[in-house]
Amino acid sequence: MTDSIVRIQVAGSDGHAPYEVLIGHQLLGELAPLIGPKAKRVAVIHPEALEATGEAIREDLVAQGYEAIVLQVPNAEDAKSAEVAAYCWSVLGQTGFTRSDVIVGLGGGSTTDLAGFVAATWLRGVRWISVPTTLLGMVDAAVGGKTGINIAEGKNMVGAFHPPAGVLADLGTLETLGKHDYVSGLAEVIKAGFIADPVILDLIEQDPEAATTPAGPHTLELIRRAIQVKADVVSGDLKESGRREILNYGHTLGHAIERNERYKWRHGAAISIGMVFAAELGRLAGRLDDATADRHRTVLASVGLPLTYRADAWPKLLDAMKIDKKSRGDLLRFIVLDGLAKTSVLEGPDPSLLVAAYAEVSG
Ligand SMILES: NC(=O)c1ccc[n+]([C@@H]2O[C@H](COP(=O)([O-])OP(=O)(O)OC[C@H]3O[C@@H](n4cnc5c(N)ncnc54)[C@H](O)[C@@H]3O)[C@@H](O)[C@H]2O)c1
Ligand SMILES: O=C(O)C(=O)C[C@@H](O)[C@H](O)[C@H](O)COP(=O)(O)O
Ligand SMILES: [Zn+2]
Repeated sequence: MTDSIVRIQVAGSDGHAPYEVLIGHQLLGELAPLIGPKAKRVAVIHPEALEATGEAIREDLVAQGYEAIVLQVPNAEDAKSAEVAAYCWSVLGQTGFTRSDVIVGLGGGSTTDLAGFVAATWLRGVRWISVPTTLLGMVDAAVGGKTGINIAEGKNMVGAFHPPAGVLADLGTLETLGKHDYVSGLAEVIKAGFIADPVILDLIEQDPEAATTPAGPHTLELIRRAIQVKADVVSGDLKESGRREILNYGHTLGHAIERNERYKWRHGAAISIGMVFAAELGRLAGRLDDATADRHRTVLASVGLPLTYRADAWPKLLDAMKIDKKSRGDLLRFIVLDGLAKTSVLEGPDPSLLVAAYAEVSG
């Protein structure tokens, strides 16, 4: 069965062209038109888990006349390293990859962040296409052009703004995704609900169990709404000079937890705890009402996302938060809510406020 394709526009800015996010089924046929006739070579970067899909795409591209290769990289965050990026650069060099050639990032957010970064850095920037295969990748990572890798000192510390030429969110790919990974993606969907589109929260609250599988009745609408939030925000502020910071809701503590876990946790799980922390900060700062703060816990817990983290980790987390990208000099900055879908920035909060908010998260 072929159903219709939903198209969401992302505006161009800073010299980057506009592009579309396509949501639907069986989108492979959309890939070649995006690659275009100028490319001779295509490199499909995919994680170990998607070896068969990567190979199928390579064969399809070869049949269409491209010199297509696959680059298999480790699963999950292990792909987001300088070593893996260097491996990709070597293969591109050996293949004679030129500025008119194209990279395809096939996988979850870890793979598309890496593939986009390789595309941003190879020959100072080549065209790339994002083919997200996780919920989180579709609703967040594949859209917006933030690319990068992790280092021991911090999450996504090395990267570039390099938007894709297009995003193909093929819902069929979600069928092989494990439940834990699907639920992790719901953290970013819920984030989009709190910062901009509360209908997302209503839809999940109607039947949280159904929301935890791609077979749920609202899957397409949840994905479409979350992508729309992301597209609207990044369309106006690609390089995060202002409004784009709202997409970092929950990420200041979340990224610190990921670093503390040496990038073995799923991003969405850490961001879930980070959002509870941000909600408590908002509440304790006298900005956020109790009902909206409490709603964070209920909706996140209802889909099985974590709410708490170890109390003894606080000194290390605080250290990690100091090099968050929103920090300016010694000033810590957090995205908080003044109400549902009313974001604001909390700058340089009193240390006692941070400790009190963390006490709520660490039980
Ligand atoms: N660039 C951005 O704007 C942005 C936004 C949000 C998150 N991110 C990044 O995204 C990353 C998290 O991405 P994620 O949650 O998609 O996880 P992930 O990419 O780490 O993938 C999780 C696991 O699922 C496997 N997998 C992927 N697709 C599959 C499929 N269809 N079937 C079976 N297995 C599959 C992967 O191989 C991996 O083992 C983090 O590094 C985060 O920092 C980036
Ligand atoms: O697109 C953005 O901007 C975001 O902040 C989206 C986040 O969900 C995402 O995790 C992003 O990679 C975080 O970026 P960082 O700049 O804090 O590393
Ligand atoms: Zn995120």
